[in-house]
Amino acid sequence: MIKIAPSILSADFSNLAVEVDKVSNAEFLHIDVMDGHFVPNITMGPLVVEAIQNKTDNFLDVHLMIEDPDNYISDFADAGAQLITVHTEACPHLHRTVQNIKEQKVKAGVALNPATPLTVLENILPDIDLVLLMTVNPGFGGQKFIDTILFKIEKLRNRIEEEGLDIDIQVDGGIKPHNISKVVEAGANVIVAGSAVFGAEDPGQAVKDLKEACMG
Ligand SMILES: O=C(CO)[C@H](O)[C@H](O)COP(=O)(O)O
Ligand SMILES: [Fe+2]
Repeated sequence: MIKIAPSILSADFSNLAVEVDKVSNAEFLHIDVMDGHFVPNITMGPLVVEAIQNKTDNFLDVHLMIEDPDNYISDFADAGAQLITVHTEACPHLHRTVQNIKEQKVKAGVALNPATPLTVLENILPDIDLVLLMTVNPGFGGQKFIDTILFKIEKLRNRIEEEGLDIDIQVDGGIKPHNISKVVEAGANVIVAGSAVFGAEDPGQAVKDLKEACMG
């Protein structure tokens, strides 16, 4: 089953409770945390997760684009995160970081920037619940989808199947109704969409449109 993860990065921050309610027909809610170091932008922290966690029944998916994520994992888990995804590029001790996430009894995800090869997953794949393949360089919403990542998605899906693992492949960045079927066909099953959802006049309808467009 394909799961849609609207990213609140493109929502109206002055009206967040109303905005998240509009996408209750999606499965996930994607929260982009940026620190101005790992990526050039600064967004939100655990306080925002805590503020919205009782305003939605969507699965709370926290994408940490920060340096030293270990320092904040328990804060995000306590705030209500159900999945915490860290960037491999920010984690010199990735195995330890994944164990830290799991100790908090939340799902563990690992994100890869577009230029990061799948080989970094070699010794961590069986320990994680989700791989996030970035389809833009992280830092901003509304960027253009990098379509050379399609082959990377396909390669990872084959590898997961070959090893008989149960791991979600999430894609993030530039996903719209016109390209969602390509990422789904390549093997992604959790689809982040920010501007395509919250940039639309009716975000709930935009979620429906994305689901319909998955069929190709
Ligand atoms: O992690 C992100 C950026 O770093 C965002 O989740 C992503 O860009 C979503 O926005 P859009 O769908 O508008 O590209
Ligand atoms: Fe994201």
